[in-house]
Amino acid sequence: MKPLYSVAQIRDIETTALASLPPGSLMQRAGQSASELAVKLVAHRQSPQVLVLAGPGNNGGDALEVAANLGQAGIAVTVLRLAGASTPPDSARALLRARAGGVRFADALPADVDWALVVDGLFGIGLARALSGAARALACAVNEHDWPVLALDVPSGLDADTGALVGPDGVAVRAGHTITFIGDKPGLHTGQGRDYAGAVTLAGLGVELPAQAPAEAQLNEVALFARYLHPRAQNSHKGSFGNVAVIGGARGMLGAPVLAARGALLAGAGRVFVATLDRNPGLDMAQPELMFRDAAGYDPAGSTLVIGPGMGDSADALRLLHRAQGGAAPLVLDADALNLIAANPDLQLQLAQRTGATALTPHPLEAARLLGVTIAVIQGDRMAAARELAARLRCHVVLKGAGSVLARPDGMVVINPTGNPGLATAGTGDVLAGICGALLAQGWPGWEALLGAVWVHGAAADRLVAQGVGPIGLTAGELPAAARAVLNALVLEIGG
Ligand SMILES: NC(=O)C1=CN([C@@H]2O[C@H](COP(=O)(O)OP(=O)(O)OC[C@H]3O[C@@H](n4cnc5c(N)ncnc54)[C@H](OP(=O)(O)O)[C@@H]3O)[C@@H](O)[C@H]2O)[C@@H](O)CC1
Ligand SMILES: Nc1ncnc2c1ncn2[C@@H]1O[C@H](COP(=O)(O)OP(=O)(O)O)[C@@H](O)[C@H]1O
Ligand SMILES: [K+]
Repeated sequence: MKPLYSVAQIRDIETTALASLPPGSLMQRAGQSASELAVKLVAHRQSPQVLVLAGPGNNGGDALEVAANLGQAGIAVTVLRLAGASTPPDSARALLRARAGGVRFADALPADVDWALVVDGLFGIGLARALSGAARALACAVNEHDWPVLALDVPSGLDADTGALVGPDGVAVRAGHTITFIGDKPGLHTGQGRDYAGAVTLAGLGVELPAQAPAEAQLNEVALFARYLHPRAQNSHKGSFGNVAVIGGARGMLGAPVLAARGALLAGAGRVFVATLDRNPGLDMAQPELMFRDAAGYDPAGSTLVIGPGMGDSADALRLLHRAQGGAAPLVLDADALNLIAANPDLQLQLAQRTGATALTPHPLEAARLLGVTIAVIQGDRMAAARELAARLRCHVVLKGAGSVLARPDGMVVINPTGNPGLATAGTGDVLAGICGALLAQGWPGWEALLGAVWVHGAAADRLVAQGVGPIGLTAGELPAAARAVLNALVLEIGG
């Protein structure tokens, strides 16, 4: 398990740990781990010069420990310190250490130095308000250059709980690496956190994490759905892997259900149907395995349903959605289905009373409509939004976008680490809905199907980027084959 802890939880854990340790020892361990990483990050440079930004609190103390260690190692270190009204005791000790050896202190950002590394120790989990004044100016100055940045605990200015920048018009230090202490934090993995934290390293500092208290959330990983990655029995047939029916495709929007259907087919569904609201095209020449039907008279009995891609908001769409929600078949609700649900309290009620597996796959705008708030509110706390939707509608939810957030009605939250901005192009969400439908059709339970689909979909995009297909110009149509490769590799690795 890769747990993610809220700031409040980290504070509790820290308090317990500090009580049984000599003063300053956690800060020294933080400084030790961070300086080891810093040394690695500058190892390729000759005579590297390192700038250490030290804030007024204990995050600044960590930074001063790093400065002292690097100075001792013979690396040229300059500290720029933003002192507060008072200095906490551990940080005061670290300041004495840094002053005692080999570290230069500057009053302002030295001009014309090409820093091999900037260590950001302005603010960590104690950030209380938006960066302003000197801290804001420093963050902006660092972000304007392409110096490598190592953030201590949390990039300064980022909310470790939510992954949003703190304050209206907020600014944060943009780091390539973040070394985070004691426990990993959700804000480093979703929303703006992914861009600002960069690669995250966890330094536990030898602190025991509470086995009994559940973490706020966890990162998605293969272990969470591995038990459903079976090798196929020799004696299987197409009926063994379920049917998926994709319902959607109003006028001009036929591509959306076709992309979902291709996603479902290549993620292993035995048979895939596309029931269209607009004229039935009869055939997808590029994927002739798909079977087309008219949505109006179509009976999807026996199929897992993916409903919504390109469906529009017509009376027919509403009727089809109502019928789908009324049945017991596993259901993936995407795109226009979500907009119809947002606009119809009856559908919300019906949804909350369903017993079959139900996955909701909103992007932030769809989530905003469903909750009756703005996108800014959703993105301001993505975990809270996903949790609220799952609880209200009693469904499994994935709030999509960088660091997709999955939530269950019981409050469990998982953040997905796979995927990249190559996915920020039309139709990739349709493919995700199709993959999810395929896993459900193959008998995966609702929650694991959503975890698996989101992980595989992101990993497919990562695989394409590694092959040079994207992020620029990656297309949704390329994802199904890549998802197929990822799934088969996983089955070989785990199930085989
Ligand atoms: N305790 C330990 O042993 C360990 C702690 N650890 C480390 O400590 C970090 C937490 O330390 P922390 O609690 O001191 O908070 P920190 O992030 O330094 O910020 C608070 C200071 O900033 C100030 N301030 C806040 N916002 C501001 C703003 N916008 N603009 C200006 N000022 C602002 C605030 O002042 P005030 O709000 O009172 O004005 C206060 O002075 C944690 O992330 C980890 O790195 C690790 O070493 C493990 C061991
Ligand atoms: N920057 C990003 N990083 C990672 N994943 C992303 C990013 N942007 C979009 N995605 C993913 O791409 C998909 C887009 O879905 P959606 O917005 O519904 O698109 P569409 O409706 O065009 O199919 C989602 O799975 C989302 O999580
Ligand atoms: K920091």
